[in-house]
Amino acid sequence: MTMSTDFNLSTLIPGAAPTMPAVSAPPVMQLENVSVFYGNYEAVRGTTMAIREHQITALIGPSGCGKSTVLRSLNRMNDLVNGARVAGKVTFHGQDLYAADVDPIQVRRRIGMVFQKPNPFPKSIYENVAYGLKINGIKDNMDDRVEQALRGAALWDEVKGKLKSSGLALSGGQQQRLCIARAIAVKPEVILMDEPCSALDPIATGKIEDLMHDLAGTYTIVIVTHNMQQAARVSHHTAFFTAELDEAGVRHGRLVEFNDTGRIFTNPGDKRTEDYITGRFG
Ligand SMILES: Nc1ncnc2c1ncn2[C@@H]1O[C@H](COP(=O)(O)OP(=O)(O)OP(=O)(O)O)[C@@H](O)[C@H]1O
Repeated sequence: MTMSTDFNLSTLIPGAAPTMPAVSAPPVMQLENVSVFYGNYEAVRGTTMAIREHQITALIGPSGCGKSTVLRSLNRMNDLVNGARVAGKVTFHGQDLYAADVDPIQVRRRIGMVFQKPNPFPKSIYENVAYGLKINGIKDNMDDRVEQALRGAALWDEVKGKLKSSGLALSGGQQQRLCIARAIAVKPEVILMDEPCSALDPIATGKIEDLMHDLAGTYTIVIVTHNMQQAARVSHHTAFFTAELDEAGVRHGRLVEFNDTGRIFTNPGDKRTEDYITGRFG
């Protein structure tokens, strides 16, 4: 697939000039006709898209369109939700993530997750990062690994003198960077972020966005965000979902458009995308 590197910055919404031109990169993950059910309810229908290596992909759309549901299907997090079922195919390096011989624990080590609300364990800063390593059987060079993860999450300088203090004593933004450090300590390939800034103030949000830019050199990132300016600022590719009623009046999430972020925010191919990002809908 060709990736555009040139787009018109007169965006459809103020403050949302895309800053991350998409470049050609191989897909790490593919969703092929993926539908997710909760019991009999089909929450998201027929999603087909690719997640490209070392790029940031944003999932946007109105509340309830299935962004978090799709995100959770990418590392089998939906397995932990009672009654949830994934149909279609999700592949990771071409391998079916839902094949019988695939260990979901290993999947979640290689495809990590950061949640909306920072959720450090009630343990020290050091232990928060070391914990994930230990449960993955890694015991050597612990100090070094913890330091590297905290540096990678742009938190080291702020916490290096108080590694034994509780992770819960940090500010919200620091807690979220601690959670990112915890995620990257086990060296995943992909990091899924479910509205990682929605509980943070603009300064803390800016730090996480800068960090995402830095991390994209090493990791593949998929982010769910309600904030369209944020999607435009941080992502290379954007998937716009919406929720539509079927003939029986049941609402299902659907992928409307998936493209380079520059294209989505300057020249979307579908009127529903344009209506959403210009605020006429949603
Ligand atoms: N655990 C669950 N059990 C049953 N239905 C669920 C569950 N989680 C989500 N749903 C339903 O699936 C649909 C999609 O929800 P999801 O949370 O993925 O949407 P979203 O786009 O991420 O929404 P928001 O932006 O409000 O977080 C909604 O109708 C929601 O009510």
